[in-house]
Amino acid sequence: MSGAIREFDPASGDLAVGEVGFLRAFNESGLITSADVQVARRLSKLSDETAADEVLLAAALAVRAVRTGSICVALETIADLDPDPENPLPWPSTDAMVAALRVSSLVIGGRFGPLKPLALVDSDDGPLVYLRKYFEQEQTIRRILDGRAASRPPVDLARARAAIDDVFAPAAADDGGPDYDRQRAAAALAATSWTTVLVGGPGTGKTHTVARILGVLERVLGGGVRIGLCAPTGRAAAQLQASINDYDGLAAMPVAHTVHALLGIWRDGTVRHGPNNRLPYDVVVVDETSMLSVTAMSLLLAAVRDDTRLILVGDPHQLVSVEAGAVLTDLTDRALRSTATLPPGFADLADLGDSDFSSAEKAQLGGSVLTLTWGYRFGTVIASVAAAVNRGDADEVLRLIEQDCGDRIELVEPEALDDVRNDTVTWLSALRTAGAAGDARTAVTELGAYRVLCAHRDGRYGVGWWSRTIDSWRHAVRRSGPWPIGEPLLVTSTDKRVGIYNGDTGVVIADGGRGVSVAFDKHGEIVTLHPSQLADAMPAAAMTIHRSQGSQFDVVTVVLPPSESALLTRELLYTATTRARKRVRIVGKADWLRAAVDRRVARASGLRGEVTEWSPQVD
Ligand SMILES: Nc1ncnc2c1ncn2[C@@H]1O[C@H](COP(=O)(O)OP(=O)(O)OP(=O)(O)O)[C@@H](O)[C@H]1O
Repeated sequence: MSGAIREFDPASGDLAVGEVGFLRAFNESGLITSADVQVARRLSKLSDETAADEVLLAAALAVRAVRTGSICVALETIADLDPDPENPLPWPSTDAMVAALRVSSLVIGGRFGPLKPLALVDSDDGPLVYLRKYFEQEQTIRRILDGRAASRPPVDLARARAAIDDVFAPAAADDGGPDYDRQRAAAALAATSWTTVLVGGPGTGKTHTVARILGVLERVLGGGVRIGLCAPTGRAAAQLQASINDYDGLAAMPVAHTVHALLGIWRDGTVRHGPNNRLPYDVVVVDETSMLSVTAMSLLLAAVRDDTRLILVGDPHQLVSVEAGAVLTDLTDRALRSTATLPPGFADLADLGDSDFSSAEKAQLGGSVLTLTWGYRFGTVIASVAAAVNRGDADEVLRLIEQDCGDRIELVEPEALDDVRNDTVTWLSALRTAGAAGDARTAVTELGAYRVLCAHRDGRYGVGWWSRTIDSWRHAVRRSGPWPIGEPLLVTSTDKRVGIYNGDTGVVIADGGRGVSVAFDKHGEIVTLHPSQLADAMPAAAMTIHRSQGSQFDVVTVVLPPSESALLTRELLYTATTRARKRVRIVGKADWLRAAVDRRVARASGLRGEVTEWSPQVD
């Protein structure tokens, strides 16, 4: 099976010892691992039940679900998981699984009391099975957001209008901006709602808008407003902080933290802020919400006071959390079904006309979700391709690429690497020249000029292969010593003492007569450190698409893996393409591109619709 990339290799010996029955076939196929099987058996033992095969399979699949990023298993579509549909596994029917689960002590509790590690739930997508912990987290999110949506904050509308007019100057007739100002509408929504979900692609002005929303809320809520800013990673928090610092319309400058730091989550898992010790803020902003797991989101919501304005910001089309859940995507999908009316006063404050939002967007607005659509940063062809990727329109993606003739975007065969080589070597030469001259400013500017992005870490289409290939290309650029001058570096662990975060990139430069240092651009300020001050760093000429989230480069080479790769998804292609400010080259075949556009990250969850937990009849 050349070139095929599997999630699990059945030949790897990862088979549960002594498993002879029904689960063995699923384990052998690679769909579930021995660990999944063992957790299922353990749950069965703890529940004092010799569980039916259907129950064990459901439990193992629920464990697998969380391991692969889902919150639950949708029983009606489990056969879609079959790694080899030509030779299908012995799947039990949905009815048989539901019937077995309904009488299982894993679902309804046994004689040892209330331990019920699985939840069986009815939903619009049919029956779902959860590990109970994740069902409870999902229910926490649902309950709190529904509770917050059930009322609207009292607002002095005259004061809110004055604040919005003050912060959002009316657009000049010829400023080249959008016809209708959605950023202003976002401020109107935040002024009139307890929760605002502000979404949009890269460069649509999400953080620019958040700073101004805070300016409006300061004016509406009066002096001494306490603002909590947070993001899932230290690097994203630092970027949020820098954007807020750029805005001079705030009376007090709030400090951005990681979500973990804001909540006071300790290494041992204890959490300082929760339902019994809420966060002390009047406004809480969460940036890069797409990276938040269901666990982190439930902890955060439980810690936010009911009378706190909550603003969730992010891009729901980007790659999702590495842990379980795709909460932001679920919330934006869920809002599409909203029948709630718009907050009183919103239409007036937002100067809303009939055609400013589509009917789907109006439903989302009722559900407190507003999408920014005007791109302030990059070329229209890249934005159009990204939009077609999101719509799942592969024909249009290929048509746009062909029409553009390589001006802004092109697709090149995996073997046709001459141009990639030229671009990469030219970029590394420029880095080396700036680095050798000790010119930190030019070197860090060059760092943002180009990048090779891969889906995989390993294998022919991964960062490892590409890093080695790039090394072989640049003998002309002369690479020497452990810290070659001009080497772009990716930091892989955070060190707050020196202000460097996991995911930051720097470049090695000559440091007078003293050897070398690594230069970083910290929001316009140059910071240089000796390489020994970096706990962990790796070459960054090629990096994973996951790692590139939150960064943009002028020119990007995106290396697609073949269609068989489980990582090849619409979200991956969207995230990679939108890293480019000016030009993007996709290395791969048209079929691979189509496969990416056609495949969405499949993360089962019940959050998109309504759910009811199945409860046993009491006679
Ligand atoms: N209304 C506006 N008028 C002028 N410039 C704007 C406006 N909105 C955003 N910008 C500019 O556009 C650029 C992108 O904005 P911003 O960083 O807020 O976007 P974003 O959606 O947060 O992007 P990303 O998701 O990539 O962080 C910034 O330079 C910002 O100053």
